[in-house]
Amino acid sequence: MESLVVDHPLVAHKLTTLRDVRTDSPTFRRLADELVTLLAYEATRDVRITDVTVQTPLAPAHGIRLSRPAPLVVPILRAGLGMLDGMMRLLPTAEVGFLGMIRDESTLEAQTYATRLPEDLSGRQCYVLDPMLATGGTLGAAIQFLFDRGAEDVTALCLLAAPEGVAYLDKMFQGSGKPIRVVTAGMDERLNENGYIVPGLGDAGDRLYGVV
Ligand SMILES: O=P(O)(O)OC[C@H]1O[C@H](OP(=O)(O)OP(=O)(O)O)[C@H](O)[C@@H]1O
Ligand SMILES: O=c1cc[nH]c(=O)[nH]1
Ligand SMILES: [Mg+2]
Repeated sequence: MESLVVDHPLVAHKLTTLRDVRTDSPTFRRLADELVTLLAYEATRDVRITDVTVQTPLAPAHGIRLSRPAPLVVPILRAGLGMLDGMMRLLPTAEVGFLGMIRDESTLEAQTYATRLPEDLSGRQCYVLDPMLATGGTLGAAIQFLFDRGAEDVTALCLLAAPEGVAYLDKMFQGSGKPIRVVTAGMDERLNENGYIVPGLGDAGDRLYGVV
């Protein structure tokens, strides 16, 4: 598995404000949206392309177009929804599938409560959106779900990741033979005893949409 921390002053600047406990929900939503667009620029570096020739007003020009079938973008509800618009801004022709998952805060086990995705993902490139890669249980289950439906490769976009989560995914998909990438704005120090990323930004879903 490949993991990439996007190293750019604009990313670091926005992430710092996102972490700040004084940042309110409207600002948090706007920053998450802007950040994912910056991450998407890196995360789509390997998007599949096809050579084409177009006619300019002067002459033929060689170029590329995104290949078909279109990539599938999969936000993990609830917090991943806060990343969808920012991703679709760069990949407007992508299709969108949904996975609803929640982590049981006492066992830290991920449970899936909703799925709305094509049955057959054979040959599809998938981009999973989830702001927090903590223990890795949620993202691991999501990636496995996509592979079970035939997905070819998976790139996950996360606002923050913990080393424990990256190690978990590494081990889980070792020898799977399928390409997996994690692209994140920051790799934090560790998880605390409650499975929260430290220093992190708190509960991403609550900060986006309110405490439930
Ligand atoms: O790596 P893990 O240890 O599995 O934790 C990360 C998951 O926890 C959060 O979701 P949460 O369960 O809070 O659901 P929500 O998005 O509805 O708030 C977060 O958005 C990730 O999906
Ligand atoms: O730090 C964390 C860990 C899991 N889920 C979150 O929203 N934040
Ligand atoms: Mg949450």
